[in-house]
Amino acid sequence: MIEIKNLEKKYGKRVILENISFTIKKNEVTCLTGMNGTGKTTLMNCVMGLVPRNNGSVTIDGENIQQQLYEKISYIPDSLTMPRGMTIAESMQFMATYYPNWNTAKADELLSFFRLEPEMQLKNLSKGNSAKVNFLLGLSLDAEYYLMDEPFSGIDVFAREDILEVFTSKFVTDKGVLIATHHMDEVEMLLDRIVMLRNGRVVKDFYAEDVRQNEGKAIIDVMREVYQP
Ligand SMILES: Nc1ncnc2c1ncn2[C@@H]1O[C@H](COP(=O)(O)OP(=O)(O)OP(=O)(O)O)[C@@H](O)[C@H]1O
Repeated sequence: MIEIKNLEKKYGKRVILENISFTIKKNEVTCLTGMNGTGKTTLMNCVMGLVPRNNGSVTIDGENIQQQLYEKISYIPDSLTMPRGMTIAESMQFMATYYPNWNTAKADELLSFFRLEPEMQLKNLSKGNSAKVNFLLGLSLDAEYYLMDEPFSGIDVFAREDILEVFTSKFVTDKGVLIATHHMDEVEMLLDRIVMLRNGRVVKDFYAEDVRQNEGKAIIDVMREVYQP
């Protein structure tokens, strides 16, 4: 379990995240949601150590997160970060060279799962295929947790369907998944748990099934209550 406790992040004097606490558990898909600019990406970057936090702790299975433990997490950013002159095969080779936990067999399986050709050049990919390659590169790292930033932004419905299939496949079995998005409609059916951010704070943290069963509400209804009171 990844545990985030009392995390605080400021840019200059501006407080972006305040007293953030929640957990990311194995075998669960958790959604971190909130309107644009509420701090979702900043929070993921703080968890990954890509930007320093001002306060609070991040632990994995009780241990403070540090260099080696980062191997347990794969961060899938909102777009491909590989040089555009590469082919898909070269980007995979790059990852294999750079990351000891790269899983070649899994990468090859994902390549055919997404019906991608290894010789395709990244600069010529459609947005949907680019998102699939981004997914392929992140998911092919053998990790215990996958953190994904806006995995479906700007892609068409068919590419989205292909990527959604990953979430019900063996590729994420037993893993802890965190999806940051403000497009709740695109991921609602996948989610076990929802953490809602507003003005840099966690305002709700609940299981989807609980609100459906106990309150007879859809997640979008809860979002309306929180974000359009
Ligand atoms: N490097 C930075 N320096 C100063 N302010 C920043 C920096 N990065 C982000 N911010 C500010 O922090 C706030 C949170 O940004 P962040 O990108 O984390 O939000 P988000 O919830 O991911 O937004 P979106 O849904 O639009 O991607 C914004 O007001 C943004 O302007």
